[in-house]
Amino acid sequence: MDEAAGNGLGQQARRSLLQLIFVSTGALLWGFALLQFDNDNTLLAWLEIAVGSLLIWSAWYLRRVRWLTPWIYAYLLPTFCFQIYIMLMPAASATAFVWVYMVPMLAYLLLGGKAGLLLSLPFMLLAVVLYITRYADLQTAHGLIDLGNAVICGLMILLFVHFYEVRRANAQQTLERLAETDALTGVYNRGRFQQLFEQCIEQGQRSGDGFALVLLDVDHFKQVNDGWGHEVGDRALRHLCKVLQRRLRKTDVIGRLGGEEFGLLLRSTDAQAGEQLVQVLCSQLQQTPLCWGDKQELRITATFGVAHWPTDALDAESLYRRADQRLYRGKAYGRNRVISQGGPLQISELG
Ligand SMILES: Nc1nc2c(ncn2[C@@H]2O[C@H](COP(=O)(O)OP(=O)(O)OP(=O)(O)O)[C@@H](O)[C@H]2O)c(=O)[nH]1
Repeated sequence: MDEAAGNGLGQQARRSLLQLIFVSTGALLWGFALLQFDNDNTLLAWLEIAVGSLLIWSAWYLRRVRWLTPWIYAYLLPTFCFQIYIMLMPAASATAFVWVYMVPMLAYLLLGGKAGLLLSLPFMLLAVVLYITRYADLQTAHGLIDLGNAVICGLMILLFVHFYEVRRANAQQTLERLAETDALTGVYNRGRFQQLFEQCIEQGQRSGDGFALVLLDVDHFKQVNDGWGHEVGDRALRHLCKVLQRRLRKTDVIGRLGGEEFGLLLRSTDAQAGEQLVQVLCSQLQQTPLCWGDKQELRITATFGVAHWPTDALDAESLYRRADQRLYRGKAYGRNRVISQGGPLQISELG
């Protein structure tokens, strides 16, 4: 699973950004270390060199890190605390406050909307309190304007970054959904189905959990289109998906493989239970007509080929071929039926 789902940028973009941030912070600390040597702050200078070097080494190491979130927090929390500490230092300049504007930007970019907001808010509020207690002159108009500039600018940055991130995350989710679903029926498209099929095999290899691959094809669909028109044909395909989805579990998968052909992945199922479920699907489809308009009614049926992992085949290609053979044998036997492991076609398949 992608760790970055809903967490700001995608995983690869977050990795590159984090590397860039580590390198630039490391270089900045080296630069400050030189100034500290110049100021005879030798201890602080060596500390900055050590932290800077650690950050640059971490940027290189991040290439192979799988879970970025702990690294992000390990960077953001000390950095934000350090920014607050700088503001507290007696000799600090009032301009040290501007570093607080980096807080929402870094937090939202690296953590996404919700976590970004939760992390930014306390640091920004603390910075405002510190600014008021240390620098603000609430007695004069000039002081109030300074305070207004500092606070309003921070609030606007937080608002814009939040608004942008929420819109960006929604747009990304929509794009991801469009990229993996079939526009007509709303079920997974062929590419996504294939990925999920391969994942089922990988999971099965790890856990030993069996699953059924089902290929189904609507019977005489050309006649539906020719007799009722393509619009009704399209409705019939959507109707078929609804009927199947009504009976399937949340963990099962349905995908449109093309035209009037669909695939199902029935997870955590043995061969017998898989076949029984598909028998139920087949008869429910037959018994549930598509109804529309003024008592218009259309019954469709489909032929199902079922192959079970691991009993029928171990690799994706052979399992798919086995289900496909069964589907087309079902068509040859007269359609509207389920052909599986124990079915009448076993002898011819083996032969
Ligand atoms: N309405 C509609 N029709 C489609 C769509 N995709 C494919 N078709 C039609 O599905 C029909 C498939 O016809 P065939 O491959 O001959 O199969 P069939 O008539 O279902 O016959 P059997 O599969 O042998 O039972 C063709 O008429 C295609 O135009 C679609 O998205 N919408």
